[in-house]
Amino acid sequence: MIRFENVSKVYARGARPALDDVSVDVERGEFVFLVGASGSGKSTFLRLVLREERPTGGRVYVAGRDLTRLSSWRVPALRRGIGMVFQDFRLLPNKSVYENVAFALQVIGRPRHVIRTTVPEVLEWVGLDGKEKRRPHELSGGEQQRVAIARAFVNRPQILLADEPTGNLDPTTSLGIMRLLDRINRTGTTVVMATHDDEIVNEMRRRVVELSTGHVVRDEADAVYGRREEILPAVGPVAVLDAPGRDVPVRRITVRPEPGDVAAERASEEAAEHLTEDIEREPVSEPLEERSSAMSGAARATEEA
Ligand SMILES: Nc1ncnc2c1ncn2[C@@H]1O[C@H](COP(=O)(O)OP(=O)(O)OP(=O)(O)O)[C@@H](O)[C@H]1O
Repeated sequence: MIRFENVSKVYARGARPALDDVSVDVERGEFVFLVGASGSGKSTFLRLVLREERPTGGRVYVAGRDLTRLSSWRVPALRRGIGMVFQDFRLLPNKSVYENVAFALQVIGRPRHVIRTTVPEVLEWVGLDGKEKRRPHELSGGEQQRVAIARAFVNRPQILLADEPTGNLDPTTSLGIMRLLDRINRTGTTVVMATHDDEIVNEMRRRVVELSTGHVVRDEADAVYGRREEILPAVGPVAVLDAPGRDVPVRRITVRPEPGDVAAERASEEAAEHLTEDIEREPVSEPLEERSSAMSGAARATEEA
């Protein structure tokens, strides 16, 4: 769905590249977190997918189209297939919730009867039914982000790009937003989300592409926010190893044992085999339990469903 082939982006002559020889493939239907320090190139990556910027070197393909060769008049059609969500919501302040979402369909020429049926559907889907007439300032931050997501998704794009969508939200509200993005992903939409939110990344356990000064320094499936060797096994499914009968359903919990605690690491791996499929398919079904204190060994790294 998205392919970067040796992509570089230099904004100003002589400046350090914002992206430097980046090659990444995102498959249709994937959910990918883009992580990295401020200035590492995450937003540049997203802007290249939208053809808001052009690469200085290499090629960017979206849905099989080479964006470096795409004529300008085809760019609006490209963007119609991509929804975008931002940290600061970017809603139209003088329009109602309904009008904000309807506007996205009006500008691409959807007929009025389609708008009348589609907008209430999507607003209900994101949990905003009953709030259609409110203006953005009459909503909480989480609700405003739901409007922005409804607006980005109402046209059923193939790709949803999100730049720090939980950056202005508290942890509980962020989790609700992530559930929504997860549902959108389950409809088949490819999701790429730039974030600094380590809790969210650790809970979702999806692919993580880490950028550092414009380079991809990590590309890992089912990953956590930080590098594994630094926090191993910071997040993982953990079973009661000395319980009678190991095949109890186990929930995924967060553990932070001592660095290099090999026993806990082994416990985590072993427990993964006992996880029920349902639980594995439901990565954000409920807030995870934090166990930051004194988790030093396999025997104590326990949680039963
Ligand atoms: N329009 C621009 N003109 C010149 N330089 C830019 C421009 N946009 C970004 N840069 C530079 O490119 C580099 C990467 O910036 P980018 O915004 O992609 O990083 P980021 O990882 O998204 O950062 P943040 O997490 O702070 O949003 C930075 O050094 C930044 O200063």
